[in-house]
Amino acid sequence: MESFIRTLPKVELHVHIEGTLEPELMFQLAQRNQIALPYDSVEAARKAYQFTDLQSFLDVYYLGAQVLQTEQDFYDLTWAYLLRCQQDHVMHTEIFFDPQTHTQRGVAFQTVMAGIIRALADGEQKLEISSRLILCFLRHLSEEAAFETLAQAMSYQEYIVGVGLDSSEKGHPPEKFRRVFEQALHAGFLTVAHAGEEGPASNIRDAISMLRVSRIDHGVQCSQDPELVQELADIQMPLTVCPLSNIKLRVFERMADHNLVDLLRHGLCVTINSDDPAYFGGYMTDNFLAVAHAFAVTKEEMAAFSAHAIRASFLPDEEKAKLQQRLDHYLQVQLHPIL
Ligand SMILES: Nc1ncnc2[nH]cnc12
Ligand SMILES: [Zn+2]
Repeated sequence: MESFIRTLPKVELHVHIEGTLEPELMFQLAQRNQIALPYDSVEAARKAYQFTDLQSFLDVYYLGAQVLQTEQDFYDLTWAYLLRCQQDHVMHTEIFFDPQTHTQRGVAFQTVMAGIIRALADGEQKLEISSRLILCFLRHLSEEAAFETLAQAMSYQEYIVGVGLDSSEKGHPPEKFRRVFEQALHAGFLTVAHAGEEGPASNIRDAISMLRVSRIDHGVQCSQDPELVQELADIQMPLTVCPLSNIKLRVFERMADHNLVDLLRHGLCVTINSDDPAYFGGYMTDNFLAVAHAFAVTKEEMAAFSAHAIRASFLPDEEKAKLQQRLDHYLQVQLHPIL
């Protein structure tokens, strides 16, 4: 099973590019930009990555992002993540970025975009990894601030396929951003939202009805509401689940308690993702392996996570078909080898 998972073609739909900032790179950029870090070593930084809940992580995550200043910094960050994708046999990735984290510090929106876009273009050309970019509004900030960020994104619609909603879910329900999501949809952006990570199942319902999302990010609290679970299966609403994240942030105590395999077997369109791999101890393959180690899953079930992600991606149908062909070919060879 392990070697099957390592070379299984994958698609990532839930990763925050600022969450891929490994401590080694954080120290390099701190040096490059003359920024003081609250850690004296890479090991000390890693040791600090012990979290009790989402907020305790976010405090560390925003601190780390401060080293990101120049176009080259955003390029290096994104390129390093794409190399990890290559190692993990990720064929396609849809990446979140949090512009307000940077524009609040005086880094121009254009600087953030230029570095990320240049790296994604290199990823396409040199690594044959396709990608899409999703701008996230920080939900602990006002809807007014989100409107300002949306205005900045308007001239980048060629590069930004959708908008999302991340940061502290508690106290900042989907309702708070209903109007800015309405405007984003009207402008032609797709929408997604973190919902039901730490917040209640009602946040999932509201993200669907009020924000008209195409996917739910996390969504694991849907199990609080069996009717909702059935509805999510009926409408095949994709859930971009992040197993290692949910353990590190104590959403579930142990991987064996996680509900993603149950949800898969209940017919939901569940996918596996890394969220903030530099902070949660694992990229895509690590997340797949953690699930396979905790559950008696079949190879077909593990492959289903990839097939769901292809279907739920924001690629055009002909591109999805190509990725599905690569997955089918892999399964043909792995599951039905010609003796
Ligand atoms: N898992 C997560 N939930 C909410 N906001 C985030 N920002 C980065 N990772 C996040
Ligand atoms: Zn996330």
